[in-house]
Amino acid sequence: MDDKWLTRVCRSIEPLREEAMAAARERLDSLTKPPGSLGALERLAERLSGIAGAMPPPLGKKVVVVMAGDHGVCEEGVSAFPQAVTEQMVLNFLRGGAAVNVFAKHAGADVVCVDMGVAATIDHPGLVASKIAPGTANMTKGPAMTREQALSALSAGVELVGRLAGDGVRLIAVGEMGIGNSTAAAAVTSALLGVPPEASVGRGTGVDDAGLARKRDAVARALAANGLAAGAGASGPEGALETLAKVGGFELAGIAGVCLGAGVYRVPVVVDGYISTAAALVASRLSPHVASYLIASHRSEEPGHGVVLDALGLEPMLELGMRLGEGTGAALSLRIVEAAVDVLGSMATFASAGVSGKLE
Ligand SMILES: O=C(O)c1ccc[n+]([C@@H]2O[C@H](COP(=O)([O-])O)[C@@H](O)[C@H]2O)c1
Ligand SMILES: Cc1cc2nc[nH]c2cc1C
Repeated sequence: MDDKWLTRVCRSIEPLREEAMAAARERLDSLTKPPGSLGALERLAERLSGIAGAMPPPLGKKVVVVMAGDHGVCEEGVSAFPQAVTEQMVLNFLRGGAAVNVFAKHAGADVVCVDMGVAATIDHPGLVASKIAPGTANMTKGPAMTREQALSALSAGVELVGRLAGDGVRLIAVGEMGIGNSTAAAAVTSALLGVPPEASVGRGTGVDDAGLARKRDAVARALAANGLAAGAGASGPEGALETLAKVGGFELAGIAGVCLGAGVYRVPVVVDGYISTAAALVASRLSPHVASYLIASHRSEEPGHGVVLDALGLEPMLELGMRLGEGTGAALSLRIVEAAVDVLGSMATFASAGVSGKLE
């Protein structure tokens, strides 16, 4: 994997198809409802048509992709839980016992769990093995990963979407698991958006006030150690790749790859909470049209999530006070996305139902 591969992938991502979006707009205005009365669902139906280049867009198989990885920055005491929980939760996903399994089942979606860099050897036939390395290095002391590792992880994400699309998957929810990764997400957010750690760092799994102070300090030190001082606002595709490698994580890079894959294979990707959305921000900096292929599921309790959603121009559908990750918010949103598509295909028009249109 090299930079040329990434440039080629990023350049291949086209804008949404205008013609299908115009057809969706026309259709939405002909349906038996006051124009615009389905709010965000109408904007979503329009965008989904533009992504697929078809009106109505096809409904098909859906999956929840959960990318897992470990973080060297855990040495700095930044999480309320031990690193071993990453591996333990991966096993829980594979056995079907986690919240994401419950929500995916409600949505009629399969869970695809990917080992992007868990610091343990997990031998399980249901696990997608894409381990780049057993955990990142401690970003407060230097780069979390090499540029080559970041490129390999991005490539694994793009390729996964290609395989899923080839299997008939038409809608992907993406989430993550990785103790310590809310610190990585905060560092990525601060580096790319130029916001101070006070705005990007939250309590993650639930650290106390002392833990919160350690996290802020770890993010400040990671940015300094990697020449990414908050406020510098690392810019452009090169800045995004550098930021991902220096202060990101293997599962964040895999998710950024899934977001690029959304654009390459024209499959909508529903992003989950703070960590997934920070990864989506990296992807959108790598390739300018990526954000239009992404759907924001919910607004997490992590304060930095809103900052990143705003930067991406994405409007979350749910606000449930959740801060679990795993893809739980994204899984819960899949039925809403399908309902938005179904409006285009299944609602009666004013003409077909004999309902009077608006008074002029
Ligand atoms: O999705 C979110 O917004 C979110 C917010 C806080 C925590 N998490 C989850 O908790 C883990 C990261 O928290 P931490 O405290 O270990 O950095 C990771 O496994 C995430 O899935 C997820
Ligand atoms: C138990 C547990 C489950 C999780 N799922 C996502 N992040 C998590 C963190 C913990 C600690």
